[in-house]
Amino acid sequence: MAEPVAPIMSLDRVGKVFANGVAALSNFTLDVSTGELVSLLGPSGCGKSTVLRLMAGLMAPTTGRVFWPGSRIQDHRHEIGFVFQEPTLMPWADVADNVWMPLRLRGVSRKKASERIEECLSLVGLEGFADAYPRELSGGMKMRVSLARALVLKPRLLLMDEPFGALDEITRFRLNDDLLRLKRDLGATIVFVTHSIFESVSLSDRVIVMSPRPGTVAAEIRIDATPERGIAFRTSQSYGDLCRDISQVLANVATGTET
Ligand SMILES: Nc1ncnc2c1ncn2[C@@H]1O[C@H](COP(=O)(O)OP(=O)(O)OP(=O)(O)O)[C@@H](O)[C@H]1O
Repeated sequence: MAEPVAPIMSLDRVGKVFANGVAALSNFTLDVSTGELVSLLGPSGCGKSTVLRLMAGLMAPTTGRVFWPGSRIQDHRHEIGFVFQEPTLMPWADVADNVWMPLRLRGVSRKKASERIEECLSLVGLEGFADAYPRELSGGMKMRVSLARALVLKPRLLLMDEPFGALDEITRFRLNDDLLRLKRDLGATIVFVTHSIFESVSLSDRVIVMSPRPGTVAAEIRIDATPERGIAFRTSQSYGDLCRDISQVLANVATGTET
């Protein structure tokens, strides 16, 4: 039997009520293990982004605890990379300077950072684009720059909030495959928000289906597939079955049926 992997981060019975009275999350419990990709799937407004922002330490829970088991330090923000739906690049800076930004904020000179910048651009398949400006890049390439920027500090945890939602299907599949390769090569731990059942099954070790707001964990589906995934997995019977099952779970969650 496989050894159980220690969680890198835990949310224990987390509730979040915003100042305006909106209850976004209730009793949300989740452990994220080192090296796994967990995706959050659920109806619009169920609190998926709120979970990521709590994990990133960008805000505090109203009730419950967000913590890194086995770690004594309180502030883990420097160990987290965040990728948003919008690439949020600085339009006046070239690709290399955009990727440099998190290192620059930590006082690392451009010269010292150059090797790491090159490394990250190569990880995301953008060798040779260091001098390009965001306006010269396609949507998929901009997202690759955003991913390189999130990787530049070697984060222990990568949080991705619907990063490929605005891209066309072909680009999206390509980026899905590249993300799987990065996960394998770097052993990255990733929490991924998506609206796409297909994408969640393609990428995840576990899919967490959330209930409507206030969001909680309504169901957890383990995706057992070889690490390579790719087209062979996406055209397999088991892939189709998993997508159908998760669709059903989502439909049940939306209507309040027990799953
Ligand atoms: N800062 C805030 N102040 C008040 N309400 C907020 C705030 N941020 C989010 N909300 C509300 O909390 C709920 C959960 O929002 P959140 O963005 O986490 O959901 P989501 O599942 O990511 O949504 P979507 O799928 O539409 O992106 C929503 O009703 C949202 O309007």
